[in-house]
Amino acid sequence: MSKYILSLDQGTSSSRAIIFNDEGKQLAVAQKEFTQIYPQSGWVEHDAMEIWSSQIGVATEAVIKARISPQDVACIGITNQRETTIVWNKQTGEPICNAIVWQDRRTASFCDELKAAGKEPLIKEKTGLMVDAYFSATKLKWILDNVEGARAEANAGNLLFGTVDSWLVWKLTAGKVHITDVSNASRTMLFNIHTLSWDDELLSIFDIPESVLPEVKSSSEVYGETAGAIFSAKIPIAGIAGDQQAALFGQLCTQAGMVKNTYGTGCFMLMNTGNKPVMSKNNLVTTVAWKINNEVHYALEGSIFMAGAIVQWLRDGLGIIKTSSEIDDLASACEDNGGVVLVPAFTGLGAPHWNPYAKGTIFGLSRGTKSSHIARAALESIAYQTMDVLKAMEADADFAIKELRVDGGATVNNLLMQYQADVLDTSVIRPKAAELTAIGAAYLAGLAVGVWANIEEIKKQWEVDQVFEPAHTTQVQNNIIQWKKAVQAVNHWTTL
Ligand SMILES: Nc1ncnc2c1ncn2[C@@H]1O[C@H](COP(=O)(O)OP(=O)(O)O)[C@@H](O)[C@H]1O
Ligand SMILES: O=P(O)(O)OC[C@H](O)CO
Repeated sequence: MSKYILSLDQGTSSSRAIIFNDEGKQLAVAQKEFTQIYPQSGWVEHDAMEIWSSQIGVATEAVIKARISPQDVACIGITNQRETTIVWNKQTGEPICNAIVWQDRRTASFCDELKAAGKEPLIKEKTGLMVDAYFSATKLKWILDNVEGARAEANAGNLLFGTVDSWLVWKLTAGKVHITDVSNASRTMLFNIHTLSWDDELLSIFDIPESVLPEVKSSSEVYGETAGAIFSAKIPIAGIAGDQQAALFGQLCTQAGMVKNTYGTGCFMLMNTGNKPVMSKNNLVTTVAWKINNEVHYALEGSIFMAGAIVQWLRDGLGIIKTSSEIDDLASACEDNGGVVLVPAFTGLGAPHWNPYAKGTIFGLSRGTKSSHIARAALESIAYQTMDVLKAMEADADFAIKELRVDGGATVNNLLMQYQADVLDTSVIRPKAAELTAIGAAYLAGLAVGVWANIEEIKKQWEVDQVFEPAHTTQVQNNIIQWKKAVQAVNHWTTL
């Protein structure tokens, strides 16, 4: 049995491929950014062919960089930007239009109509999702209604729909296999997370013909093998999960109550809730985490729009730092925030506040305020937003967490990680492995083909980089009170 796994991590801004060995060690990585297309305000598209060409390009490069041959690769795992919607012609394999990306808001008004028509409770009950343009269903409907001839072609059975995982599998197998996994299906808003199947009533609400839909599979099984022309070997494609669910698995949050937070541009926090979906009363999303060997795990998810992006704003907008890493020194130059509180609602507030009209605001400025106080307040705001989502999760799950596992670009910041622990009054654990999303997909694939016998075997590979123990001081408690007041004020401002 070969011991190398090729993980394809197809993200929003770049395609990456990573080779792991059976010890979970990264041997080679290749990455390529691709074009972001903004045809109109609020619209975001990708060229599905460029997604494919960049992904297959980096896959080949990673194999070469690792100094192995395709014959040495035991399996492929796929993880991907979720919800992004692709429709292609079954015969030609050509996408009929650009992919509509998860960030695209063109269907927001249709979502408002659905809500006004009272459809949200039913949709939420079945899918675990709030009605929002974020998810695939309204994007797919938009394509069928707006691309010339699309609906007729779909009704004639000539079109296929897929999220990015489906598209990659279809291309890798040269059009033989049209599938998705449960975690990606659960982000479409067409999938019933209780019955784990496409839902007729939802298909009817969104006017989607069943013939376009991929078959829904588990997250860890052999779906097919790469077609002869792709690599010089037929490699089994054996694991799929949406990127945030893959990171949850990569963090080995495999038991109910375990939580990970990924600190990238924004933050995505997921709590494993075990074999039953927990329906949120606090504006979180309920999603399928994965299905392995007929066992399904669900998760609660909360997303924060501005996390590392605040650091980018300090760099590119305010110009008070030249590189992201300079924030460490600037924020450490003062002892505390000097009374400054920053609410980073630059694009509204995400979970659990969901206020699309909120605006970014800085409170507590005085003649003594320095750029270091602003930098510190910016970092602290990431920690408070995470706290708000986590408290909502704990309330929904009726459970207090013991530790938070963290990953993503902003976790290099020790000041932020320590403050996160202080604010949560919980240990924050940063693992050694950096690529948790890619490794999650590699684990799912490797489990299916026997690289690892079971999850227990994988757990032995878990290595901690640093644990940040909490110091929940009176100062921190006062800061939290100030933050809550600031969020209230921001929400109030939007009503004035
Ligand atoms: N030292 C740092 N402190 C805080 N944030 C940082 C630091 N270095 C990088 N970042 C932030 O991390 C983010 C990039 O993380 P990454 O996981 O690559 O994000 P994404 O996957 O969303 O592109 C950027 O928003 C950047 O500002
Ligand atoms: O590609 P990322 O890392 O920005 O993740 C995107 C998410 O999957 C969207 O739901």
